[in-house]
Amino acid sequence: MAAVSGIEILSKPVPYQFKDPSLLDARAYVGGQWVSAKNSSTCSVFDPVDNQPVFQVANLSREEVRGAIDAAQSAFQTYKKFTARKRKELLRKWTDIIRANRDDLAAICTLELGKPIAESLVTVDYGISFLEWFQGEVERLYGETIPAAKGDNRIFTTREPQGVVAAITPWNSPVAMILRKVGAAIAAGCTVVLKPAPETPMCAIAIAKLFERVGDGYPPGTLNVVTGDISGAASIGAEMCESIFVRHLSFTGSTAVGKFLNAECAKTLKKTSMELGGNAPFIVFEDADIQKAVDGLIASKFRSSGQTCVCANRIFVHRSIIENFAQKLKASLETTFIYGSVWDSKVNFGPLYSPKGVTKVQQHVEDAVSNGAKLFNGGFIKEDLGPNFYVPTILLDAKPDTMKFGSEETFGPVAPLVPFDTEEEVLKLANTYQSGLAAYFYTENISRLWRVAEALDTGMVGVRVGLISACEQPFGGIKESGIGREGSKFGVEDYTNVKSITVGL
Ligand SMILES: NC(=O)c1ccc[n+]([C@@H]2O[C@H](COP(=O)([O-])OP(=O)(O)OC[C@H]3O[C@@H](n4cnc5c(N)ncnc54)[C@H](O)[C@@H]3O)[C@@H](O)[C@H]2O)c1
Ligand SMILES: O=CCCC(=O)O
Repeated sequence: MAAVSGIEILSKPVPYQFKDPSLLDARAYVGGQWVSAKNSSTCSVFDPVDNQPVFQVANLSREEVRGAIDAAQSAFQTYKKFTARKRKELLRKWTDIIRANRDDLAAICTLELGKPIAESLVTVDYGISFLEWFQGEVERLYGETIPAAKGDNRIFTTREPQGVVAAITPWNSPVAMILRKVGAAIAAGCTVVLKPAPETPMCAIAIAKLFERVGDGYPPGTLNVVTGDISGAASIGAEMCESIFVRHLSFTGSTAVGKFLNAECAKTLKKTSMELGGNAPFIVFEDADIQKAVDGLIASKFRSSGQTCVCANRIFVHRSIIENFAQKLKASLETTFIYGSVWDSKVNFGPLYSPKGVTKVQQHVEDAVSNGAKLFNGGFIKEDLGPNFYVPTILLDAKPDTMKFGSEETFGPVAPLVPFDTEEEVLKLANTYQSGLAAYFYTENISRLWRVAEALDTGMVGVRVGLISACEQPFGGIKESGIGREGSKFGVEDYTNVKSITVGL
């Protein structure tokens, strides 16, 4: 039975008093009902601080996912008729309810992702900012009038919601990635079946609980959350890709899975949105303000312990300043981060999400060192804080062409510094790989600023900033980093079809 603290429904005590323990629910949300798996199967959620199981959620079968899609399709028949004003009002209610439960939602994020509580609050607020932005966009889904070549015709366009959206999200940002996607789809008038990452289903469930509290406004089945274990992802995905009711698959995750799902969706010709992996170059030119660049790199590289798709991964520093840059970076790292319990509000650096994340980081560091890079600081796990607590690390003499980090995201707090000599050389290096999500650079030269911003082959560029993410900014990649844009005005448009209506006079 749930206790006031929420502790009794978790498998171990946590140092946080939930204001509303009912947000911790083990069931999935289908057709407006809270459901367990029919065969009672469950799967564990692990605390990244100690790798211990902390909660169980329903492990749904493919047939149960089909039921959720049917519920979303049925809800769509009603919801698609709602006016934009009504959708906006409902969205506002949902936003207000989430805001009122911000602390508990952040605590759940800390519990299942190991994010320090202060960082979890920032990510919840970031998620809420999308819902606020979409409230404004709902009523701006304008159509156009088009001059017809045939004099007695008139042509108009309208934007219509696409239908059922299947949303698949990753573990690394379990509130914001969901609200950025699901909020936009619902704003546009679509209904949603959400499959959160098996590592972090608890935030998704809590978000659905808060959605339910909007009351009768939303038809049952407008938002569905289907949970399952890691091995069940493929069958949930197969149902989503093959269903003729799902008209749009919106995926955030790795490039490999995104490519696979995109190919599967081609069979029923669904629209897809693909927010995939990055391998961001971060360039510091010889004319940069070095301390500013160091601060920007810390923000970009070490946010979420290096576990975001837009984290800098390949750090190019002009040879003439690289030594100075490395010293300043090391000194700043020593004073920027406060380590300790993730429940302490002063702490601002947390563990990696799982042993799998640690293994990848260790492999990248070992590979770089065995191929000639030098460990300048870090390179170890802070065992007193837990098995996944990999400390901020700097590598010198790194070479992207021969070391793993060059072609794969490290997804951890490792900064490999690569020296370069000319602008032409560094642009070639930055644009070499197939990823094209974000890039960053620092210069004080105005013509170089425009030249390099235009030459970088990515969907997003940060110039003299290390943090680019914002609800109003079109977020997305090119090449193998994705298709489509989230957030901004494009984020909502993405879930609509343009219909043209030709009227004869
Ligand atoms: N571009 C962006 O906006 C963005 C944002 C966050 C994360 N990412 C990327 O996500 C990756 C990290 O997340 P991850 O490790 O969870 O990625 P992942 O691709 O392994 O998993 C993402 C989601 O896909 C699901 N999944 C896996 N195989 C599936 C299948 N066959 N069918 C259906 N669903 C399946 C997972 O269960 C999870 O929910 C990184 O590459 C990161 O760069 C991109
Ligand atoms: O990793 C995911 C993206 C986080 C962000 O929106 O900055």
